[in-house]
Amino acid sequence: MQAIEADGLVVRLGRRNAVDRLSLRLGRGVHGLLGPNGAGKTTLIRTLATVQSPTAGTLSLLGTPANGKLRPVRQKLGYLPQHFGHYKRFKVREFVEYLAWLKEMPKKQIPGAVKEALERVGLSDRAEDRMKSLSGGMVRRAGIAQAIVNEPELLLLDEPTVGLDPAQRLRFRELVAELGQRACVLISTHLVEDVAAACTDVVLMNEGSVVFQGTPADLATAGTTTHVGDSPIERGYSALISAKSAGGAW
Ligand SMILES: Nc1ncnc2c1ncn2[C@@H]1O[C@H](COP(=O)(O)OP(=O)(O)OP(=O)(O)O)[C@@H](O)[C@H]1O
Repeated sequence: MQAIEADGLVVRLGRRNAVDRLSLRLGRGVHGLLGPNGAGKTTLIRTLATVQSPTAGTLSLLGTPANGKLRPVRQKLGYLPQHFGHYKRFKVREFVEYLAWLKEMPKKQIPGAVKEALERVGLSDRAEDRMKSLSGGMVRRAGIAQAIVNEPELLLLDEPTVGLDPAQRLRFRELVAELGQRACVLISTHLVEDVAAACTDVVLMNEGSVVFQGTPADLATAGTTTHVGDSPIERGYSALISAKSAGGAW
């Protein structure tokens, strides 16, 4: 059993299939999700986070069908949305505690788990500060803390490194490498360097489906010097997306 098993998955939003007959299998490890604007990355992650229902196809998460009983799956999930709301008056500790409670963690485990999650994202010294007093990068780190507080088996991170400074991005890469040893971690990003440095595997999406899955090194070999990009992996990305987006137009 893989953590994520999708076959012919369709997610319709309005008049579009944001996810369009997508098939994907992912197990333990750190997987990077790349693709141009509008490729369907956020919609896929929302669907895997059980926030959005599939329209057609089959999806199984941690061995449970996505149209089955989701409560046990949600307890083992960690999800950092691209934009996440929080009560600004919550202290950082309270924010992470609240999410741990929503995930139905045993009450006794919550204080220790919150302390550890805040340590892992380097926010222990801000635990008693209010969310509204944090910088943008710190809010994102608090978001990562709530995503990992329950030691998830499936961790979904939508653009987690936006707003992180270079030192924090390095720390983030170490953290996901640790987490990927026992969990399936899927990270959506536009930062190709993050994928090259942090991910064991790359999934490239375009127009709602997977156009490539392989190692960062495999992706790099898909490009040539004629393709757009500052690094081999960026040129590989451009080569695979090229027909639609490498024409130079927006
Ligand atoms: N609520 C919605 N209603 C209708 N269409 C939507 C909705 N949300 C997204 N879409 C459409 O679904 C497609 C996929 O969008 P999605 O946000 O999943 O892409 P993305 O790969 O995450 O893009 P980005 O890199 O810009 O964040 C786009 O065509 C988008 O316009």
